[in-house]
Amino acid sequence: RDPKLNMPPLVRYKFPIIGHTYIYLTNSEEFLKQCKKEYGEIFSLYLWGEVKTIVGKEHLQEVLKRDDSFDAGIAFERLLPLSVILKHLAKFQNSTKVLKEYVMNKLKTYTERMQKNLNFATQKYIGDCDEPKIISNVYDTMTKIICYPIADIFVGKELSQYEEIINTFSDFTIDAAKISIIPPVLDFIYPRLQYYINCIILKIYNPAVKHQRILIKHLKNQIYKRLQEKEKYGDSWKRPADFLQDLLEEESFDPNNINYAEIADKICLFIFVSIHTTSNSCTHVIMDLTSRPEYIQELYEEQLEVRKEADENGILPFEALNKMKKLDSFIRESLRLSESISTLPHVVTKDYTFANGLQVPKDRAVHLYTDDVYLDESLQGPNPKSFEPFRHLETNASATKIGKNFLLFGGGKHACPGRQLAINEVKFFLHNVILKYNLRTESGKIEGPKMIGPRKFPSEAGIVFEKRK
Ligand code: HEM
Repeated sequence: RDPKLNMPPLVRYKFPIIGHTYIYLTNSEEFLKQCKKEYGEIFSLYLWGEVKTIVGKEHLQEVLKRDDSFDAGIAFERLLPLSVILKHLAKFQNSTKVLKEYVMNKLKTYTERMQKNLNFATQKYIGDCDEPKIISNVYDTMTKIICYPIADIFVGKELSQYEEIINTFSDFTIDAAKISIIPPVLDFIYPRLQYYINCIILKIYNPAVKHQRILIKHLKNQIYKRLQEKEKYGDSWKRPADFLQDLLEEESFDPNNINYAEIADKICLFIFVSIHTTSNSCTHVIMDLTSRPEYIQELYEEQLEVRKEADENGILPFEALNKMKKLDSFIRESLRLSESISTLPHVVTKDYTFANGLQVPKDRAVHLYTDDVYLDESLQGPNPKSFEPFRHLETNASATKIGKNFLLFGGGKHACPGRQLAINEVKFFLHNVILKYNLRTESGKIEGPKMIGPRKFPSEAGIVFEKRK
């Protein structure tokens, strides 16, 4: 303990070495509530052999906004050594700028392809359902469906037709993150020992490497083909509109010295940040929707109205997304209540003094106490714990709106730059699903998220899909 700093109080614990780890893993909801009551806005716990600080609603925006003192990337790297998995990425410092410029600013132009891909994949993985069809572990199906539009946007129409490419998009994140499933038990022996061992393991065996190889193989053919066609057809060549083509048109791109591994790693990074997050969120929403059939009729009527804007192929214009107001509010509510109890760790990069005078030292991991935000009446409105799907209609807060009462996409300068893409996908997907199927849970009960420690995961319970008559 640094005697010069006015550190947050360390919550009392009974068992040396284990500290608070066991109770945090088994009853984080009640435990954190009690800690906050007894110790105040910011307190520290002894978890996995290390002191970590939990920051309540009063100060967590400081963590998100003061990026000169808090870094989410370093904290993430300690959980999963992405720099070892994607080792050609050292020079990709401008990934957010690139994403905004190449993808987010062009979302409108991707509207039609996004819907065509989602509708195609929904048909492929869910189908007509003339007879009731039960799908368990919807997350797996959702991941496949979400991959189609994202693969199309990132590597183009032609490559996204390959089953192998779709499998890479759907499996890369799970394979890359496999190592982080190991609980960091070695940290009880020495701080961050687990991280160093994981780095060594990944250098010897990296389960994601097969996906990088698949991408490189296809990228070689595709880039060769594009360069050839461009040369052959000149100005009359129809330029493919996708992220890959934008990369090939960068000033620094040298057709005589192509670094395929680097291009593959850039794509893998975006697969990593986009597929699991979007599929996970979409699964939470569809589980909530299916669990609460009493709201489906109202949402169905809204989507029927929205459908009037579709063209002869059933494709909606970009602007139709703004008309899905009730669906948007439902999504926000579902995502609000599916966030983990505490989340978004950041590492302190230089000693920091919070507005209340408490100080955290450099290198300390701080976690945001999310539940403190989501269960607060002044931030969420009455009955913050209850699922009220249309509560956000009154406040006019869309599902992508970040702020003091919604942390899913982080905040400040580093707030998720891909959130509009993710929510658009969820909305277009659900528009189609609500119009196409009757939905119910197999159990007939509400299937809420599954808790593992302080984290919430979508339920694996079955959903019954049946064609609307
Ligand atoms: C529902 C889906 C998604 C969720 C819940 C999500 C959540 C997050 C969160 C919590 C952060 C960290 C924010 C912070 O540090 O304050 C983040 C960052 C990021 N996300 Fe997302 N995200 C989602 C979808 C996407 C998609 C679809 C993309 C890209 C296509 C994307 C790209 C990124 C990038 C590049 C960053 C790093 C930003 C930076 O460090 O400046 N995300 N996301």
